[in-house]
Amino acid sequence: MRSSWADSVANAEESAPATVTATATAPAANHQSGRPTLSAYVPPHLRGRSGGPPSENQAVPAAAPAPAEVRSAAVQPSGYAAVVGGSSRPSRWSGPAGGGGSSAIVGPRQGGGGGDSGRGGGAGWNSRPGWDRRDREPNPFANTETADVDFESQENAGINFDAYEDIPVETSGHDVPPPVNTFAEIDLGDALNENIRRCKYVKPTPVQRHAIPIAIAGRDLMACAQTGSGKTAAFCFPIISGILKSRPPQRQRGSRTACPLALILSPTRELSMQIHEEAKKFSYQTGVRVVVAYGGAPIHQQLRELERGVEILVATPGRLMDLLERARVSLQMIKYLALDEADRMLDMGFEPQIRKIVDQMDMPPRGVRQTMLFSATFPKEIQRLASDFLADYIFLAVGRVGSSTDLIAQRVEFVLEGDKRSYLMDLLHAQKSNGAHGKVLHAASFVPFIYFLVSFCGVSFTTVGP
Ligand SMILES: Nc1ncnc2c1ncn2[C@@H]1O[C@H](COP(=O)(O)OP(=O)(O)OP(=O)(O)O)[C@@H](O)[C@H]1O
Repeated sequence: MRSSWADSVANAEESAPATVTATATAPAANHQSGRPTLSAYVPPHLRGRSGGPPSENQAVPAAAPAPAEVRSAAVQPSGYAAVVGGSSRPSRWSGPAGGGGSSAIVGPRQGGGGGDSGRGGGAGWNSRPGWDRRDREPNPFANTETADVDFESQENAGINFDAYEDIPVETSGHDVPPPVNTFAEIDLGDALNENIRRCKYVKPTPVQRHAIPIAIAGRDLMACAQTGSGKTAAFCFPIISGILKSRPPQRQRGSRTACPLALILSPTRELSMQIHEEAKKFSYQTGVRVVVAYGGAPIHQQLRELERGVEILVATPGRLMDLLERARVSLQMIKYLALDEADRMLDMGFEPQIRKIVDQMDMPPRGVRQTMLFSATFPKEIQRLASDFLADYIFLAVGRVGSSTDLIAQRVEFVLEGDKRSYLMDLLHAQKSNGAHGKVLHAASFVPFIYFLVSFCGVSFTTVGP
């Protein structure tokens, strides 16, 4: 399970250590290349078990600017601020996702998990004529779902909603659809509602409360929200629901050119795999097939997956360009385009590919397709992208500039000079035994000293601020 933004607040409050200004943050920034490393081979009998892709440390993006600041055209740096978090759960950037990453490369058939759970499928395409039942879908909830589970009494612990109380949300644009307080208020369809229940999402996060009604209304969206705020569901739910509500297209099995209805672009292999894992849960037993394609993995397996049909394609820009140039993917049927972590994609130098994919291939133009752009920050380049890719869009900002500092719990404790070393050693060992690997301690006055200590303890460490 990934740690989330609000989760970090709660955990920080509970577990901020004493003596130093201590912050357990996401791991240090890792500037990934667009060509991640090859995934480890997983023998067939182990596929589908939990243990996702190899982790790569990654810092958490900074908070988004408020619209007012955006309008003043202030260029926000797209650096990644540290966010405190005492949780031992790995973040999207720091550890494996549930559900087995390597199966993401080869798709559902290898996902394991025991196939159909036997639970209802709602009104998905599974129940419609034309859905090929040979295409049996592994149960993405297999690791969490048991026959005896009382879903109603369970809640996804991924997000602590109490921490959301004071988070400012701003929208701008005309005719902004009102936010919702529950998923039930939105007409997402039975099949998707069933999967939301299986995910144990009891209520929407702030970005979901606002973004889902906007997207369901068919509006383009520019959303600034922090990592871990529930963005994946915010763009996946409207896409899946929209696909289900429209007439099911004739899926051409075995066609050399795949024609997805939705494209989700993300900067890295890890993010793509995690979106894929989440999207498979949301679309389980709906007949909506999600395929992922990213660089650094054999293209042939991905081609085979595409040939089996795809409604939602999750892809990194480089691999997608490759597939487009080989004419193995066509974007002519795209109705939904979502760009996740757009600022990271630009930081990683993907702007030319993104512009080519969106503007120079066969994708329907803005206004015809529906476009959702998600970014943690809103610098000039993102503003330009938004004005080029979006039509009559609504701007949504969840959180505000500098809000990441609100997530850092600070506690000062006076310790005798002679006790500092042992106190810090205790602190570091406590963190390590709690499984808080990859977390960061900050203590301006102790930095060189901590450096020395962590080299003993093997706890990863970075400094925050000057
Ligand atoms: N409404 C919800 N209720 C409970 N948990 C949720 C809800 N929405 C999302 N989550 C959980 O919160 C965690 C973070 O969500 P998600 O990964 O979608 O955030 P994100 O903003 O996309 O993060 P990132 O920036 O890393 O892409 C996940 O474990 C997810 O399952």
